[in-house]
Amino acid sequence: MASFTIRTPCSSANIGPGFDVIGLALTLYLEVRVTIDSSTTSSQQPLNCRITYEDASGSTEKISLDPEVNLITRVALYVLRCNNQRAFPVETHVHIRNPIPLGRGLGSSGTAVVAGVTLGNEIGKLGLSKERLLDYCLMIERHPDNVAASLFGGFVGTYLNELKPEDIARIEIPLSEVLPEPAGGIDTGKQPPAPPVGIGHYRKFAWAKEIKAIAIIPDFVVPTANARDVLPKEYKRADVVFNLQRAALLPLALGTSPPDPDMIYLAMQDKVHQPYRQSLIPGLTEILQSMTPATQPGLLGICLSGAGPTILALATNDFDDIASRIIARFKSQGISCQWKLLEPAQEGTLVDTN
Ligand SMILES: Nc1ncnc2c1ncn2[C@@H]1O[C@H](COP(=O)(O)OP(=O)(O)OP(=O)(O)O)[C@@H](O)[C@H]1O
Ligand SMILES: N[C@@H](CCO)C(=O)O
Repeated sequence: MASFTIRTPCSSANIGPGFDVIGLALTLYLEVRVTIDSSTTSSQQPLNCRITYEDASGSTEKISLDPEVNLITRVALYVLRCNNQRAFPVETHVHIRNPIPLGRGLGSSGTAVVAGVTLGNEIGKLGLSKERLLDYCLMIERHPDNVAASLFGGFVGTYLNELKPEDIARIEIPLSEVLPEPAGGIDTGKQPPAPPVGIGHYRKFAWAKEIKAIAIIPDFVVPTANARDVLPKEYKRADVVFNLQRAALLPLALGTSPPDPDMIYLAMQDKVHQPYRQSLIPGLTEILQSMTPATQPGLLGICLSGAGPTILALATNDFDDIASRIIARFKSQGISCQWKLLEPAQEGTLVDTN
């Protein structure tokens, strides 16, 4: 019997001005425990895969246990089929333990995609490098900030290469062809398009050891697709320059020890996504403006985590106080929250052979 566990950290994207560019892996881990027991007689599971799911996040959304529908196994199948393998090995059991709240801005989908490509790589014994796995992730989640952080760990800046014309044609293939909708469990035998090589890249930035991340997680979902739909197609030059100035400062500000609260607070301001997302998150602007390092001891900076609704506050101390003040603001809007004190997850996705 073979078994292994994939451990993938969640992530917070953007960190203020770095929309679709900057990501931070955090110490809340999706675990995928896999056992393959080919010695038992086949129980004829669809695609040889039995899924069990353990929610440790408090989310109420039902996660599919069908291997062609569940995001993690569907992504693994995509990787396997690109590499001429049609199904999981006989008698594969995939147990998913998920403490990451779904649709809250902590990169649950990016984490699931990273775990899925890693699952495909392990189960198919493909030996693909993490850099190549990033290409696969980017065929599914088109912005690199969450997936690069969850795959490689730490505080990262990401970028996409300009593709050659033939590769643009390949990457613009509709998502439905990359992850074909299950057709009544019938495997058509069609090979999905493999990703072009070297789509996305990342660099790790330093992180000052004093800085911790407080995630205040409201009790409602904002699907990322909706939070992207409210963004404008075009921006004012002044707003773009505002963000570029701050994004250029942010890695230095968060990598300098001891941290300079005023520099960090300034470097976390944004005019590209947060102002537009307030229509989906009651009280967002007031919450982001409700405290500064001058008015709140321990606070360094505050932003929307990913597409929201989670608020990320970076701080060195007084974590309870900071969380309580933000939770009180949400409460005045009739919204309850949980909160977690997290740190950067420096190692990224790991596979342990049990
Ligand atoms: N562990 C998982 N197993 C299966 N599906 C998952 C898992 N985690 C997330 N998903 C899918 O991803 C969806 C959430 O994705 P969405 O992009 O809307 O939010 P998010 O990734 O949590 O937030 P953000 O991208 O802003 O950080 C869920 O509704 C679910 O369908
Ligand atoms: N950069 C993406 C992250 C989504 O998790 C966004 O803000 O839409």
